[in-house]
Amino acid sequence: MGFLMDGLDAEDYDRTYSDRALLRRIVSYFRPKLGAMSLVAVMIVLSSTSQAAMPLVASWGVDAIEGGTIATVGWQLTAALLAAGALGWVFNYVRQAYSARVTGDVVLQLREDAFDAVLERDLSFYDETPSGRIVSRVTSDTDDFATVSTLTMDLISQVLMVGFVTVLLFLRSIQLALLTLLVVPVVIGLALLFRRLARTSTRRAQRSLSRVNANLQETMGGIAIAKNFRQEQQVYDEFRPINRQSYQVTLRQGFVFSAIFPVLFMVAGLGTVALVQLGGTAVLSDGLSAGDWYLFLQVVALFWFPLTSIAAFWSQFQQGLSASERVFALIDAPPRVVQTAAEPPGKLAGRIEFQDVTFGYNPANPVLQGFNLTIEAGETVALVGHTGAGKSTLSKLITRFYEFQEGRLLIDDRDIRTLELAGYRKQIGAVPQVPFLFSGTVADNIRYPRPEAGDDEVLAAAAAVGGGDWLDALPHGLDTDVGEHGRALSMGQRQLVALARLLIQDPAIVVLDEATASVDPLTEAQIQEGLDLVLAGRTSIVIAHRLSTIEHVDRIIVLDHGQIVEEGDHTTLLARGGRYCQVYNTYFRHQSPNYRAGTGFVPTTTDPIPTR
Ligand SMILES: Nc1ncnc2c1ncn2[C@@H]1O[C@H](COP(=O)(O)OP(=O)(O)OP(=O)(O)O)[C@@H](O)[C@H]1O
Repeated sequence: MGFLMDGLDAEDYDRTYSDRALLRRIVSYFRPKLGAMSLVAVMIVLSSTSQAAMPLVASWGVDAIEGGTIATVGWQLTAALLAAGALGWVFNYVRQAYSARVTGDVVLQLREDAFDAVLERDLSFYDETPSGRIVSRVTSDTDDFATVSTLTMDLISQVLMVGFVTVLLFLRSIQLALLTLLVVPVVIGLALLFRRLARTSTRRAQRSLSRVNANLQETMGGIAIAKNFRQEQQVYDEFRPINRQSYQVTLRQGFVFSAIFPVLFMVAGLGTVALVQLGGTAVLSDGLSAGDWYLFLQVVALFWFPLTSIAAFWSQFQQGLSASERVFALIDAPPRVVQTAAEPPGKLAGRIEFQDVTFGYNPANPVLQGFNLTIEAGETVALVGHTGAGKSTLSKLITRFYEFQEGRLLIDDRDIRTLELAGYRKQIGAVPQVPFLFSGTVADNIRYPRPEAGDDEVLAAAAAVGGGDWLDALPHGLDTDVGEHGRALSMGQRQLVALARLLIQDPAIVVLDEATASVDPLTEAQIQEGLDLVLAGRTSIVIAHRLSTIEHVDRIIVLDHGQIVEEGDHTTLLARGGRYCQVYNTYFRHQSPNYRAGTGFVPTTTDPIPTR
């Protein structure tokens, strides 16, 4: 059991809704469809009535045969049977068509809401939740919810059928009707028993499927790395137990579900035998007509079908309910980044001030503690430090992707928490190390932050970056298709596109994680030119990886374990021989054009390394 349930725990944001809250929420999705729902309800009543009428008409026929009047009423009864059948078909068709429309519309809305919620989530949400799991909530869980809707309509129709049939039976023979009803509590009891079992096994099956999705998603994302390191076997070995777990859990769910019908039919069969034996003998002695007897047999059969269906539906109903619970949990996941006000930011100058900021991805493990830093408007600052020092963390707080626990972060002397977030983020240009390009053309990607930008603006931005020569190397210039994630472009070209995109955005603050990938000298020069252009006149925070950048910025900030350990410009810091020199020796020295292997160490006061 241990292995079988590994990794099938709920997500952090999962929650359990009471049945009543869940139903109320579901009903709210159906409320706008009241018109179509009413039509469906009328059709359900009509089709159930026509279905229930068939055995009644047939029983009249049997009575007519017994009474010898069949020759005169036969054709009328045949016509009545035909009419009931035909009308039943029409009513049923209209009902199915409209309920398909209602269900489709509701799922459409639910999926849109779920997707909208996914877009709203903070970045921390994506760190904690594998994307495959999110995908399965938006796709298969909403589908399962659709089954609830279809089943509910069927369920109502079945319940009505049972109702009509019971009334008919009571009208013909109270004794028989009461006998038939005796088995109802048994069936309902069994259905309730299955209810709990089905809900648990279904929830597990859904979670195991989303684990498979998450694994697939991650594998596809890192397939190039896996192939590069020849790790296909390891990837397969990781996938296999997850897939097998899903198989086992789904199989178990199948066993639970497939046990329902046979057990119910067995109970129903035994019930019918008892009814025919007991009821039949008792009623015969009272002089029951052949028609009544026929109706009784028909009704017993009709009666069982809806009841067993209701019992079986119950478990599927639970499946849909737990799916809807998961979708609603995704929609309702509380935001971590909380704005206390939504003041329009206006045109930002770009002054940034961290005041005693404490932040940890996990609050128990702070990455920054009582952190202070002021960056003046228009200043270009380079953040350097060993890996894990906290450089990216600073940029994530400025972009307001994460919520800090203590202190204040001021933008133009205003608390970042009071700014209207969308308006604020529009003025922040963030460039990751590997720029992400969406499928489409180079022009589409440059235009991304401002879709209304005209072709001439896009061309001007592209031409301004690196003199625009890079466009000549693209097979169709700005109309070149970038491929999935920009794979059809070289790393350097992707960076140039990202810089042109920044020009179109025209942000007040630029947060740039410089690429570590080396590019050819020509592209390097084009990127440098582009950077000078893009950073000019804006507040810029560069997580620096290139010597040319740190040589030219206004101020270098050396971070270590979330603390500023040194700051100043390149020349002053080098002369000081402190922590910056260590970082310089490790990451930047060999980028110098005069570098020869083994040369260029800058001696530090703490750990002197002789220059050779
Ligand atoms: N999403 C995350 N969840 C949990 N911890 C994180 C997360 N991102 C970073 N950390 C941790 O926070 C610390 C600072 O990381 P950060 O990414 O800011 O370092 P960095 O200086 O940018 O490093 P690098 O140069 O390698 O990118 C590290 O200890 C890291 O493990």
